[in-house]
Amino acid sequence: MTISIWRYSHLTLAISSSIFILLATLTGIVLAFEPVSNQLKPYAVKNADTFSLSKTIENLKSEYDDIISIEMDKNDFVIATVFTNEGKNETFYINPFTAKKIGNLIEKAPIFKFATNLHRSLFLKSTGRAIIGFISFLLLLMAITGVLLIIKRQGGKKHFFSKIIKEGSNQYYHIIIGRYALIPLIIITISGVYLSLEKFSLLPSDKNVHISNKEISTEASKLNMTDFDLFKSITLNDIECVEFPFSNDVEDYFVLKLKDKELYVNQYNGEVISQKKDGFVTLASSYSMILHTGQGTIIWAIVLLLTCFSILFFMFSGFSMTFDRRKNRIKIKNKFSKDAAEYIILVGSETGSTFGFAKVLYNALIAQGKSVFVSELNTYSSYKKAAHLVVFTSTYGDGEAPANARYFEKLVRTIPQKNKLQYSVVGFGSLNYKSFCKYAIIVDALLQSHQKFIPNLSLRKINNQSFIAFKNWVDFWSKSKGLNLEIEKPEKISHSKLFKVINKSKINSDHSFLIELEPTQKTHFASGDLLSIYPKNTHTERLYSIGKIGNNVLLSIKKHEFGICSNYLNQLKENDMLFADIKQNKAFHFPTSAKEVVMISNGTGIAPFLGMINNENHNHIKTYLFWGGRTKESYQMYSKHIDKAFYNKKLSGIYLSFSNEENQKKYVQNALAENEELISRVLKNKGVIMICGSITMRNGVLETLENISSSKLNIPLNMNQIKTDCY
Ligand SMILES: Cc1cc2nc3c(=O)[nH]c(=O)nc-3n(C[C@H](O)[C@H](O)[C@H](O)COP(=O)(O)O)c2cc1C
Repeated sequence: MTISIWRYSHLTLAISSSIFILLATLTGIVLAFEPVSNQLKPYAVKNADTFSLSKTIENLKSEYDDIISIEMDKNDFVIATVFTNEGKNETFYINPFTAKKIGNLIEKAPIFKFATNLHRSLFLKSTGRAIIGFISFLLLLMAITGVLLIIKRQGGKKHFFSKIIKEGSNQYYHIIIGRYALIPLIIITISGVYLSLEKFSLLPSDKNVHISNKEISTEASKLNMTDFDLFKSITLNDIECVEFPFSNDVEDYFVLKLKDKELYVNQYNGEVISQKKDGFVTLASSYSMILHTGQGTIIWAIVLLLTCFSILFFMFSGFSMTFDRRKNRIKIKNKFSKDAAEYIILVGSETGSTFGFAKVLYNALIAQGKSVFVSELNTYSSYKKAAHLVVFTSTYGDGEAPANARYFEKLVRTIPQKNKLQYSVVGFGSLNYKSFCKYAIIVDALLQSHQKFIPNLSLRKINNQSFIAFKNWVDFWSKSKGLNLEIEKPEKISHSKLFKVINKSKINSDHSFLIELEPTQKTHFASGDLLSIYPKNTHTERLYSIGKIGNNVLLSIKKHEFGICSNYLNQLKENDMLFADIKQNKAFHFPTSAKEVVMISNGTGIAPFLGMINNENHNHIKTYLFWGGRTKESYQMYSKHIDKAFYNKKLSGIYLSFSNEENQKKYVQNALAENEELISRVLKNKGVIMICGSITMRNGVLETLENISSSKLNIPLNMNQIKTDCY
């Protein structure tokens, strides 16, 4: 069963019951304070629970005219109902050691009365009780589907408690809190359902009956009740209630309600006349009440209170996630039918974002007058005129197919294809998962083994929906098809912000330059975010990794001979203005809690790190920078920022590698291998390694890190410690 089935069940249950759950939870929060406030009242007497019943009776007898009942309530307060010496019938809390009254019975506060009525029956009597019972059941089902959802997304039962990969705060805390709140939530819902069934007499009745021990002795000799062995041996902790006989008639007896049974006791000699053990149904009712209300235990009442708060958070975060998912869903209206199109784009997506990339390619092809058809992998079919197939697919669970691609493999094997199609597969995944883009790998292998599909470009894996990496692939792909595709600006980007050029360096021997831009309005961003630029008169977006210097944006740009954007930026002068937009890239922000950080980059990939070491390393986390360039001269441009960080003790080491210096040719990978002690220590101490620059460099670096981890630490590289932003 796939993740989406559980998600839909979970969501449907949530939507269908949300209003009632909200009411029950809010009133539950109020009611959780009742046992807490009761327990805080000063009627508990130290060690009263170990005091014998016999002594309690003796004390009461000396203080009052007659005793009607003694009760130990859920808060462990002792309640006595007596006739006072003035002949009044009164009920109050007593101190059993002195039998003195210590307070009047607590009256339920109006707020608790109101909340109880709303919580139990919505002020709708039996109908309301039935609704609430049913909602409790739905909440139980939600907890169960939630567990199944976590198991699925974590890739199996044994990973239930493994580290959760943070895709967003709502999703992350929904799962983290869900794991903590699970047990209390199940207890609350089961006990709630049980109490409702009890109210509607839908539970089997207790079969246990009173079993009489002996005939009632009518012998005249009468013992004093305080001398009864039974009363001497029973403590207040054992009893729930003792009812005294109404008359002196020997047939009238004491009724002792204990924790697990009821006894009738002869009022003349203290013998047990008959007893009834509580059956399962009675015990379960009593425990359900305690567990559902938290009566008598502050700690459990607080657990219930926190669980209610977590339900509120589940509602908020759950609906926010659904809302975001829907927002991401992109509809593509096909201009051509599947049999009329030359280009087929098939998409595998769980939460919709991959469709955004498909739409960008679709629009670019349509703009060039091509016939294109886009659909989901699950709708794979035969295509009469198609010559090119592009598959964009994400990966879910533990390397599984996304929801709309489940049947693709089967369809490819069963549906005959008339034409031969050139195909390319692009995987959208995340390096945080150990099966990076695994489903794309499966699809690529499947198509490779199929006679009707001819490979065009090799599989491309894209991490974290990197638009730069995607753009890069589109350039390759369009060249391979003899096209010159212009990727149109994605719909969601608005180019509303104006930036002023503050500084621009000269071009260095690597054909790179630094440019510093000042936002003209208040703008929130961090190093590692991306600046999206559309050069004048083009629809082509360029994304650059930002280094934040003060409140300014620092970019490191490589000027390409025919690069539209790099040439556009290069011709800008101080005080020139340009429109651009900031795209958050939280996955590549400087870690705030790591012990040590290693930054690895080549070429212009250094830009975000220049910002991080100066602007974001507030806690002086030990940070080491590895950088690879062509020559020593290429480094000069960055040295000012590096020196400043060293001076402020925000950088602990720099390791430079030059690929074009005579006699000392070196790449960043070599520098990493030379410093394997440092790297293995950082990996071992749960440090973070950040990589920014070219994909070729990233691949080489990951291979070196993998080698260091397995040779020095005897464990595979933990991808959760790696953050990348490569293109
Ligand atoms: C629960 C979950 C499991 C994931 N599992 C993997 C995985 O095993 N391998 C991978 O490369 N990416 C994995 N990802 C990342 C997604 O594939 C990636 O974010 C993708 O861009 C989402 O595209 P979509 O919104 O079109 O589904 C997972 C994401 C989530 C939320």
